[in-house]
Amino acid sequence: MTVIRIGTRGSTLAMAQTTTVARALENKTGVETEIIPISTQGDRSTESLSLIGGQGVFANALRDALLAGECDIVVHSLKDLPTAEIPGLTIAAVPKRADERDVVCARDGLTLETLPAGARVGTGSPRRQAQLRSLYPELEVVDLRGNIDSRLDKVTDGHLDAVILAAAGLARAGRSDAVTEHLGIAGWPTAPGQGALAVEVRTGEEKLASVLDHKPSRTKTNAERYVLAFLDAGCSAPLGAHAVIDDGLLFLDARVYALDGSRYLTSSHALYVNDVEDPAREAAQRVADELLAQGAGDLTGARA
Ligand SMILES: NCc1[nH]cc(CCC(=O)O)c1CC(=O)O
Repeated sequence: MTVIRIGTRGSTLAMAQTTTVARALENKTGVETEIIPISTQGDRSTESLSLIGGQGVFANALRDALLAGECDIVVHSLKDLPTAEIPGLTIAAVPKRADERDVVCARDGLTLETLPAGARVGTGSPRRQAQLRSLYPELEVVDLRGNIDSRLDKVTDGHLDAVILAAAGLARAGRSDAVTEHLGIAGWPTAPGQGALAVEVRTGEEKLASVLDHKPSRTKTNAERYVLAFLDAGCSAPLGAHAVIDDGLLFLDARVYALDGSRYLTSSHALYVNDVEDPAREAAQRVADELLAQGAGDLTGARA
């Protein structure tokens, strides 16, 4: 029997999420899988993400390997995947999404509210930096890169008072014990697709991996990612987006922040998933149009 080769980044987090997908695929289909680590520019560089080209640095090497036939499936964190479609590749599955919230890992069990003024909070994400500046202007934002363990070490060794990370990443890395606060999604919307994985294959070869698809997770993350896609031309500011499906109603909320946290724009829309052909796209179009009408396109002008 042929072995399905699954490509992944080599980081602990990526290996953990790929192993989960490999197990699920084996259990559901009876195939045998092999995991192939692929090195990406995002893993090799310690430069700030914005310097090495931001979007796509993690995904591109995996996609090249898939297109070159070096593997049959690749697993991405959906939030690291650029929204543009790649000719020849298809997302065969978005498995059931994990916790989409951000969390705080602070010293002494503290929270963003209880940290003292001037406390140093590390994050490399422009969205998280803008949210911190907007909601907790008395805290000091410290730019930060590196894997989960090295970020947590910065708190343990006293270089930082806290770091902000994705709940899902910490859970997959087995480090949820470090969490001191879960940031409520309504006040702190997270990156489009956060907490979800994307299982990508060559177009025409979707069948096997499609057993892992979880439709509500796909619809919700599609809605969030469409907002990002629709704003792209008009907005390079940090974006938080969150979708919920409840009783057939898709509710989408998005927030665009000035990088310096001085202001933000917000929009939300709801529609019944059965009322339109592509509810995710439709909801996102309304939200994006409204954000652009409010001036999302020039929000980055507020940069300090
Ligand atoms: N940008 C890096 C990245 N990509 C995906 C996750 C976490 C897992 C996820 O959101 O699915 C992380 C780490 C983080 O943001 O803390």
